[in-house]
Amino acid sequence: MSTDKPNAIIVIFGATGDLSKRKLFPSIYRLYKNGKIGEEFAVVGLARRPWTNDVFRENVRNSIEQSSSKEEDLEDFSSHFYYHSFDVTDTSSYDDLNNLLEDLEGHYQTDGNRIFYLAMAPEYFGSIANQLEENGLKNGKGWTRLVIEKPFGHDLDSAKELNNQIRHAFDEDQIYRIDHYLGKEMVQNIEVIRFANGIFEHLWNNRFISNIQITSSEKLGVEERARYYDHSGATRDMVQNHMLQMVALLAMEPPIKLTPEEIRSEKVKVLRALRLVDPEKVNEFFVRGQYGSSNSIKGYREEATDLANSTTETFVAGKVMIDNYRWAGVPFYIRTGKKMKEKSTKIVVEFNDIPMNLYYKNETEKHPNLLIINIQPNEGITLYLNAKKAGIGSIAEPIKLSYTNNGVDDINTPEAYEKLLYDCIIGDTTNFTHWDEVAHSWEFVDSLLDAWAAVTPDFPNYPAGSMGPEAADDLLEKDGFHWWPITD
Ligand SMILES: NC(=O)C1=CN([C@@H]2O[C@H](COP(=O)(O)OP(=O)(O)OC[C@H]3O[C@@H](n4cnc5c(N)ncnc54)[C@H](OP(=O)(O)O)[C@@H]3O)[C@@H](O)[C@H]2O)C=CC1
Ligand SMILES: O=C1O[C@H](COP(=O)(O)O)[C@@H](O)[C@H](O)[C@H]1O
Repeated sequence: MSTDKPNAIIVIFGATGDLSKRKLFPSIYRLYKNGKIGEEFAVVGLARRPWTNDVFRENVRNSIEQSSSKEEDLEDFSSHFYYHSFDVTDTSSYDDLNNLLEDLEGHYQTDGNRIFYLAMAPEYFGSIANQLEENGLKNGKGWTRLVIEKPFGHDLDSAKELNNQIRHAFDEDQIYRIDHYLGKEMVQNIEVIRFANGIFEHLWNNRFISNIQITSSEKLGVEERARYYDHSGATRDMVQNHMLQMVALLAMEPPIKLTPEEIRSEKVKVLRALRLVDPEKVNEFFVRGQYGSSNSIKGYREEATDLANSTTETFVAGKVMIDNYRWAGVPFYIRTGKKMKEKSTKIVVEFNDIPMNLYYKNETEKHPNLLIINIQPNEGITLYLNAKKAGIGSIAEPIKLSYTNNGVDDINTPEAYEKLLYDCIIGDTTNFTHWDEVAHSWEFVDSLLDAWAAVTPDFPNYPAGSMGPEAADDLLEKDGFHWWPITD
């Protein structure tokens, strides 16, 4: 019998891990609290440690209490959670899981809908998908969806192999590849700001925009994830997915309809037009860095003993060129790194300055119009215009027109994972990455990593707490630009 709210059993592989604790449980709770899911849902947590339902439920409650103020309905909420101790490499355990799901489906009216969320190390993704298929778990009485965490592969070849494994077991429309940046409010807003305002679209091209800057800087280092991160580095961890997705949203043509297929097809066209990195010119276009110790902050190589000689990059800056009619000649500068000065994700669209501005104080002064999209920590849009400085004379000074999302009641502002989980429950794939996007992004990232592989970098090359190596500033200066500040 169907209920008025979409319901499903959510099976989380890796339910004792960091992502489940910090993001997934609080997001499911917010969906519950905000009435997006009703009472007819269950969550099955899987991992090896021998927890009971009670221990699991206590962990779920603790994780929610750590992420929000004291909540009163946690006992009711956590009673929907069940734990199943399970080694995913033990193929005989999948039968027991199927029995548990069937039991729960007798208890909750979920219409047989199942979400399998793989919040585990990526080496397990392919085999779990196969076991779900071979043991009939994906053939429930309702729909079945597979949510896959990043990283989706280590390079194009391994991504293809993983994709083939998963596609052997699941259809593309059942696969939800998560890129949590696509769940962020202001990342989703890029499309709306661009295409719902008459004033921007005719300026949004190489005749009026001089460059676009995308910065995603973090104050944190690698914390508990050194093993994963050292094998990945900033390029695979942030550029292949989040940064290139933002480039695609900023550069795509207007979709003819707001369907996942139409939006994706516009994004894919941008990713196909990315200029691959020429190994001879890699230093003209990209800068890599690794943080060293500074003012009692440890350097990357001191974070763990096996990082002592690491040549993994914790910072990347680059000039990405899109070789198509709209963007030829416009650099998209991207920059991301760990242990930087601020935690901030921001997009700055710099418009061409007018050729002869009589209102500047002197000839060297320039303040072109800027459109800033603040993604985090504050959400909002700022437009910098020039206006007359108060007083005598006609000198122009930059003024800000700002909109900020601050002040909204926290529980009503959905977090990225909450939105994406909800989209998965209602079957909306718009904000998940299709294989075509993943493949083209890897092709570009592989060209960069291959070019870098020929030379051992001279690391560390930026102090922890800074905005990265000086060479990242030179990248723009030689084009006559500079990074706009990431704080207003
Ligand atoms: N943490 C984060 O902020 C982010 C994580 N991700 C991705 O999410 C995924 C999970 O990351 P994270 O939570 O940090 O990882 P953790 O290492 O914290 O968690 C891994 C989980 O897998 C379980 N596990 C490991 N081996 C097995 C096995 N053989 N059988 C069953 N369970 C097993 C562990 O539990 P046990 O030891 O009890 O078996 C644990 O629950 C990764 O793909 C990561 O790249 C993506 C973005 C951000
Ligand atoms: O995917 C990842 O993203 C986080 C940064 O996410 P944010 O939402 O805090 O900006 C990054 O720390 C992590 O290394 C990476 O895997």
